[in-house]
Amino acid sequence: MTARRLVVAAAIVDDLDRPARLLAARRSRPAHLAGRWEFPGGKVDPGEAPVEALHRELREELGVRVELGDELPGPDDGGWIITDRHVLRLWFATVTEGVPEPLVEHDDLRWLGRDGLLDVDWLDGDVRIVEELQDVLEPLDDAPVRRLRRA
Ligand SMILES: Nc1nc2c([nH]c(=O)n2[C@H]2C[C@H](O)[C@@H](COP(=O)(O)OP(=O)(O)OP(=O)(O)O)O2)c(=O)[nH]1
Repeated sequence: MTARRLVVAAAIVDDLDRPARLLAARRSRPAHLAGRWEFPGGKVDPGEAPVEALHRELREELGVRVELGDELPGPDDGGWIITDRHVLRLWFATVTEGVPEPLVEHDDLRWLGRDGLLDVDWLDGDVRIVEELQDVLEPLDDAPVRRLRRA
């Protein structure tokens, strides 16, 4: 059996320490994935380190530079099987330069709070990951209050 191809992606959040919002991206291609939502990222090229590939994909797809946080380990040898041909590794990230735009591969981006995480039509393989993220995100109501207190 051929090994699954490694895909790297980012759970881009508003704040790595106290994440309350997650950035979801809607695919514009290929046709059978168009309209479905995913974590921005892509395939690791031969000879490329996974984290290097992730930074490249986020620059190309969204036009941003990011700081990476922890990886969200999955149940499949540390990754997440997302299709019969792909396994995903996912890192938390926050934008350090630029404003995310759907430059290629996507035609819409949306910041989702914990309660709205499942409001978009995620790719099938992503649903169980998003369900796990529901436990990680803080309720939206608390986030602005904390920011005011810190100011
Ligand atoms: N990027 C990404 N791909 C996902 C996710 N969930 C999921 O099932 N996939 C699938 C869709 C694709 O079949 C595959 C990743 O391919 P891709 O098209 O994003 O890779 P890429 O940017 O390197 O594109 P290409 O060079 O092959 O055109 O994994 C996800 O959350 N993010």
